[in-house]
Amino acid sequence: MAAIKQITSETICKILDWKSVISAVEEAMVNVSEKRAVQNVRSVTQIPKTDNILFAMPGYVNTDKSTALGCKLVTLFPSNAQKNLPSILANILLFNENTGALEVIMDGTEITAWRTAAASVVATKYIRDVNSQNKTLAIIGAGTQAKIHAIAFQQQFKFVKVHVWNRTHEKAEMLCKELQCQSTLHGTIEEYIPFQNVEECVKEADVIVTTTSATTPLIHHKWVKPGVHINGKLWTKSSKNNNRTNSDKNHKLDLITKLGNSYFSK
Ligand SMILES: NC(=O)C1=CN([C@@H]2O[C@H](COP(=O)(O)OP(=O)(O)OC[C@H]3O[C@@H](n4cnc5c(N)ncnc54)[C@H](OP(=O)(O)O)[C@@H]3O)[C@@H](O)[C@H]2O)C=CC1
Ligand SMILES: O=C(O)C1=NCCCC1
Repeated sequence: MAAIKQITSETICKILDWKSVISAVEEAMVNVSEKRAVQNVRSVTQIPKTDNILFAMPGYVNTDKSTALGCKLVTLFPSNAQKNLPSILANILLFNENTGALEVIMDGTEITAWRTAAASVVATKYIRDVNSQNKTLAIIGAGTQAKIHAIAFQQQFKFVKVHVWNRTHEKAEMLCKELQCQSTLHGTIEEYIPFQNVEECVKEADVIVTTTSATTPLIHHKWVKPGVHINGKLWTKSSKNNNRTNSDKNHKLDLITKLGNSYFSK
């Protein structure tokens, strides 16, 4: 049996770039839609009496370009935040598709973070035209996903304003400062603005990304502009009901849940 190849997070971080990740995620969505990939519903193992979860996410793809059989194993340990560790940690296993032998184990934490933001970028690209001038992005949250969404969206769309609201306001301020510094270094002109109030944060937004672990709604549908596109990062224990917007059945919001296979068929 050949040795199992290990790919560390350092190597992964050197390889990842937004153009490749966004196009790989878009291609993966097309492959799933057009049945060149098998992606079953993930399994969820919750450790009793805790909020800690192990997810198993297997998949198989077979196209002219590549064949791969793999499984991502992800843990969600919310209390890691207090230990200065990411609450989500992941590893990706790749198997030989002829023998089933394990061939590669790679760190999947950074890939998971990038993949999640790239999926929002692809959804936004197809649902909402944000390439015209003067568009505003609102981000709810200031953790891992908030930061990576801001980076991914600016890479792809160039919003002129990015609004950030977070339960702990100081973290929204810190994130805005960091993103503003980076954009100034790159010579771009967008503005990053922390908000104390969620309604103020979202009311001018053309696109909203919710990136919190909140289990109750944070945004009321009456606060947002008609035609707004909302990308919801969805996982908590009560995930079925937590896209963190408060809506009613008569109000049309462009939620990511509207995505159907046809959006990604070429
Ligand atoms: N990281 C990843 O790769 C992925 C994450 N996700 C999902 O995205 C969401 C965010 O994950 P991530 O960014 O990694 O987590 P972080 O721990 O980095 O950030 C969590 C964010 O949620 C906020 N928050 C937590 N509880 C509440 C609450 N009750 N009300 C309001 N805000 C709250 C925190 O605010 P505060 O600063 O005040 O604590 C913080 O802004 C989670 O639902 C996660 O499952 C999904 C796919 C991948
Ligand atoms: O990889 C993903 O997708 C995840 N979704 C929910 C939380 C764990 C990671």
